[in-house]
Amino acid sequence: MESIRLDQVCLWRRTQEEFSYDLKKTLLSIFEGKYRQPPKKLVLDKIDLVVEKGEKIGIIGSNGAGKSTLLKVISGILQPTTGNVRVRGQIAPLIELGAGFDSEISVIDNILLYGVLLGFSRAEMKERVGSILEFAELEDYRFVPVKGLSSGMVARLGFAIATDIQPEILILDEVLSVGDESFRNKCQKRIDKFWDSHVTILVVSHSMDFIEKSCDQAIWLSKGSLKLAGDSKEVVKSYLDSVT
Ligand SMILES: Nc1ncnc2c1ncn2[C@@H]1O[C@H](COP(=O)(O)OP(=O)(O)OP(=O)(O)O)[C@@H](O)[C@H]1O
Repeated sequence: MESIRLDQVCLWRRTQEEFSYDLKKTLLSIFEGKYRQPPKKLVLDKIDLVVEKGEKIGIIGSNGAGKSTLLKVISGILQPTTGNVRVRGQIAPLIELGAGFDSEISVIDNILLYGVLLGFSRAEMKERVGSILEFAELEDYRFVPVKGLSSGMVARLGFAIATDIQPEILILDEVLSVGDESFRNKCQKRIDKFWDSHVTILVVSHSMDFIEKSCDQAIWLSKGSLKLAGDSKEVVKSYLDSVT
């Protein structure tokens, strides 16, 4: 059964998007008739991809190739400019952990809010608050606003919420670097359990060793295009041949 399908997905991004936007300067330049549209870059170029349920897919490619962007499009964090993305099943995007939190409100309220963002009902989330706090080791912080947590604690909370129920699709960006050593081991164990099950997994990594060992299939992205897809060992070999 199909888990993820991308048809001709393209994404253009403004190259200045990551820099702070200066409203005053922009308005002034419009007023003076000097305004120019910021340049845009094609970050994903006509991506076709079908992932079957339970497949473990590694995504490889050089810096800036579009790997993280592809994961964000599949997770619904970014909308493609053109093309279609279809995802079937509960998805746990373990990327930008905690990016959806409201720092002014309490840990408990954020658990409810974030869970709803991930597609769970409020009632369902209320039942899960206890196990999430326990896994994140944040029981003593339940009424503290998220701005009072350390960045590691925020990531722990994001991970605990996204993985509290076994997802059907797991999206991982690079080897997980959540929290301290002992928490990382705990996360790794939870992920290993998903790996042995029927969960569909998409993982970005620069470790070819890991991709070969852990993924059945791999896709190689190059400058936003899908260069090669297939058996992970073969894709890794072609990629390594091209860079050495
Ligand atoms: N917020 C953003 N706004 C505009 N362009 C962006 C933004 N984030 C990334 N890009 C651009 O999108 C392209 C793809 O970036 P992406 O982060 O997906 O690459 P990557 O393959 O994951 O790279 P890496 O291996 O370095 O993590 C790059 O050219 C990058 O400059």
